[in-house]
Amino acid sequence: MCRVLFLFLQCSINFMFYKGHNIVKNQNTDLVLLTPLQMQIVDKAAAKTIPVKQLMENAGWAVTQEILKRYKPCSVLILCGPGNNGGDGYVVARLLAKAGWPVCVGAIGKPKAGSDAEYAARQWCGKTVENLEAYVEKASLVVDAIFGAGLTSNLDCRIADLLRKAKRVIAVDIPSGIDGETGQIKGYAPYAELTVSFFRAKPGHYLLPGREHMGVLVIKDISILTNTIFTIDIKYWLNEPGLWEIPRAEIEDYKYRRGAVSIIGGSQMTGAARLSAHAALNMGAGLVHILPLGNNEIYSNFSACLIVDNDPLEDVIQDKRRKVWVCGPGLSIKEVRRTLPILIAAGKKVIADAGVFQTDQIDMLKGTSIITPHMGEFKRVFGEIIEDKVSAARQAAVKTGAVVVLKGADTLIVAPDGRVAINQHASARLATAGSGDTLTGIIATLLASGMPEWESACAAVWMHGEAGYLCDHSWPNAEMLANNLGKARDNAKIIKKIDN
Ligand SMILES: NC(=O)C1=CN([C@@H]2O[C@H](COP(=O)(O)OP(=O)(O)OC[C@H]3O[C@@H](n4cnc5c(N)ncnc54)[C@H](O)[C@@H]3O)[C@@H](O)[C@H]2O)[C@@H](O)CC1
Ligand SMILES: [K+]
Repeated sequence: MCRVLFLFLQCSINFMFYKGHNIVKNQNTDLVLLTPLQMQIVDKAAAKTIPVKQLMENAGWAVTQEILKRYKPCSVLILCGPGNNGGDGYVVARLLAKAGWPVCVGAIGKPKAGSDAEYAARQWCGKTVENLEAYVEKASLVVDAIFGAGLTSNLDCRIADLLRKAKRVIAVDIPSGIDGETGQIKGYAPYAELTVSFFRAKPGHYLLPGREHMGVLVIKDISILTNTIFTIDIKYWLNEPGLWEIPRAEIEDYKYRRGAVSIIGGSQMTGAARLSAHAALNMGAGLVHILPLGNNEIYSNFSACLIVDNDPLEDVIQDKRRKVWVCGPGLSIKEVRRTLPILIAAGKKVIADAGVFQTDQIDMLKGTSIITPHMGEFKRVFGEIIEDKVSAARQAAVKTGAVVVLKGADTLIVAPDGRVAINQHASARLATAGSGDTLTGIIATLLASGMPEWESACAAVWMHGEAGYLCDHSWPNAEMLANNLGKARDNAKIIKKIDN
């Protein structure tokens, strides 16, 4: 699924200047994700130049082409809802029947009189069936054109029961029952084999649990103009190269220009800081220091490339070239309390991880640049998720003033100004001890190279995933992940150097 969409995005890569509230230079608009509400605004704007009937025809045509490309003729039941999603379904029915496929329609609700969906329904001259339960079981393929991404309440039980009986489902826009903004399931949603959506994907296509229901996700152009996006305050992006730019090595580089990473090394759990350091070294940091809080010998024997500080933190922070610090991996809460306030007070850019999430003291995190909790750590600090995880991460970013990297299978990178990147470029290969410490080292390296906070975190999360994909077997440990980081960085499409 990931690769199909990624190829599509790569083919139509289109750099534009986005002039909305969140100005992102050279924003790749193909990576924009639209909320259902924003999609409605786009649809309305598009309707000023292209009649909705035509957009619906284009949408139905796009879905039909994807079906014809992937399946051999077979019996198809098209379930059509009352809105425009249903309208698309009627178009698919007509075009598939025209291609000679045995098609029948099951109408779930009636389109509003005079609506575009009603027009599409009237163009359907084939069989419309009543006994849907019987037909849904018999049909080789069921096209779910019941509801789109803007479902307002839970799916009706009868509709849910019907969809449960379908053997193979193709979803128009999104499987019915998935909230297009949050990816949450409203009552029930089928697992589609193929989902065809239009113009731009929605956050719910990539957020779990919704993502698991998409099957192969294809986003089709239906002739809506890209410039309709520029009037919208975009908040969501898919995390792929093009959303950020990675500095490349340049002739005038020297180690501090490339970026210095400093890591607080725990006195007891020494592995975590060493893994962060290993990642930073392999990621291309100009120099990497560990400041040990004890157990200096272990750190000194770790790598010839690593510099181990002998002076106390209070002295070391005076070095203005060492702007970026990692605090948390392998640290006890006592060690965090001893070091984090000093780093923040000195105005260092701090990436806070692991050990810093041992309490619910949000205030302790204020002044950090980036925090990287997994869901368990996030709940410990910020409490249970009340609405959805995006809203919760946004609130956490506002409260702390830090970029929040909420780690998981659909890692969110959330800026205090509300920008959200959703990462799908990762696999279960990353679920291994020390993988988080590796990520922290990658983020620190990019931040030290001069990238802004949110972009550093986005790029690091992508490269962490890429390092996992580059492993030649499915069970890498954190050191193996780090060994692939140089190649992962090359694969992230180097664009230009950002000056410190
Ligand atoms: N507007 C446009 O320009 C285009 C829209 N397209 C299609 O239009 C769809 C969006 O159309 P709509 O906005 O009409 O949305 P839907 O087709 O999802 O239909 C919404 C309708 O369902 C009702 N409804 C919502 N939740 C319900 C629930 N839980 N139980 C019962 N009824 C419920 C609403 O009251 C409304 O009548 C997209 O998914 C896409 O497939 C395409 O045709 C392309 C062009
Ligand atoms: K649908």
